[in-house]
Amino acid sequence: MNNPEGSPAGIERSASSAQIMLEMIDVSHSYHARRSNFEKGLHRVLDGVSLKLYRGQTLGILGRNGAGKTTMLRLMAGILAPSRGEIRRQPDARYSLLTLGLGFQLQLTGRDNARVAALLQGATAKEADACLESIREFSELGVSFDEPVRTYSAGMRARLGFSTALQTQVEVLLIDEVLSVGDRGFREKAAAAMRERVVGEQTVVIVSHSESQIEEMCDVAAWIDEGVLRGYGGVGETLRAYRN
Ligand SMILES: Nc1ncnc2c1ncn2[C@@H]1O[C@H](COP(=O)(O)OP(=O)(O)OP(=O)(O)O)[C@@H](O)[C@H]1O
Repeated sequence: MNNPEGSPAGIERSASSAQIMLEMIDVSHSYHARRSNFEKGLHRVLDGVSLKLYRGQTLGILGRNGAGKTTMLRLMAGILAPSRGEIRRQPDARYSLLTLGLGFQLQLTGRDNARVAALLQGATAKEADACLESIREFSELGVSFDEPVRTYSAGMRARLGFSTALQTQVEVLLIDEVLSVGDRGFREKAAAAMRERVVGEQTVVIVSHSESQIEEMCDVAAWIDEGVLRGYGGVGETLRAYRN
C-alpha cells in the first residue's frame, strides 16, 4: 500500500485546491536510551516514514502499544525534531497537539489553563476570554472549572483538554487518544463534536486504539508497526491489513 513518495493511490485529493498541510519525508526518530542493548545508546522508534496530509483530511494512526504513534504526533507538531528525514509544514498554519500527558499547569485552575491554551494557539486576550464560557459548558466540570487542575481526575483532565481543543481554531489538530477516556456519556459527546468538526475543512490526525472510531471519522489511515509504516491508504484496506 505504501510507496516511497508517501502518497498511495486513491488518497490524493483530486481537486487542484488540495493543499499539503504536512509532509513527512523519510522520517526516522531515535531516543537516547540508557539500556545498553540499543545500538550506540539509541533506540530507533520510527524508521523511514513518508506520508502527506492534505487540507481537510482526517488521518487515523493505528498501531500496537509502543509502535511509535505518539512519537509521530510529536514530530508532526514540531515538539520533537526528527533524527533523520524532513517534515514540511505550512509556515502560516498552526499545529496543535491534544494529549492527556502534556500541557496543563497543575497549580492553575481549569479556567486559567484554558485561557493559556487559547493564548498559545494565537488567540488575543479578548478572544481567549470569549471562548471560556463555552469551554466550561462543554466540559461539564461545573465548579471544578475554577479549581486547580492538580485536583482533577484523569477523566476530568480529558474533559478540559478536549473542550479546550474543540474551541481553539487551529489549522491542523493532532489528537492523541483523548477520545477514548472519560466516562461513556462524555466520550460519546466528544466523538459527536469531533465528527462535526472533521467533516468540515479541519485537518485532523487521530491516534486511536478504537478501530470503529477510525472507521467512522477518518478518510485515510496509517498503520505503524515497530516504527515502520506497514500500511497507508484507504481506511478499509489499512484496517484489513492491520487485523491480519
Ligand atoms: N522520551 C522518550 N525517551 C525514550 N524512549 C521513549 C520516549 N518516548 C517514547 N519512547 C519509546 O519509544 C517507543 C515508541 O513510543 P510511543 O509513545 O511513540 O508509542 P505509541 O505507539 O504511542 O504507544 P502507546 O500506544 O502505548 O501509547 C516505545 O518503545 C517507548 O518506550
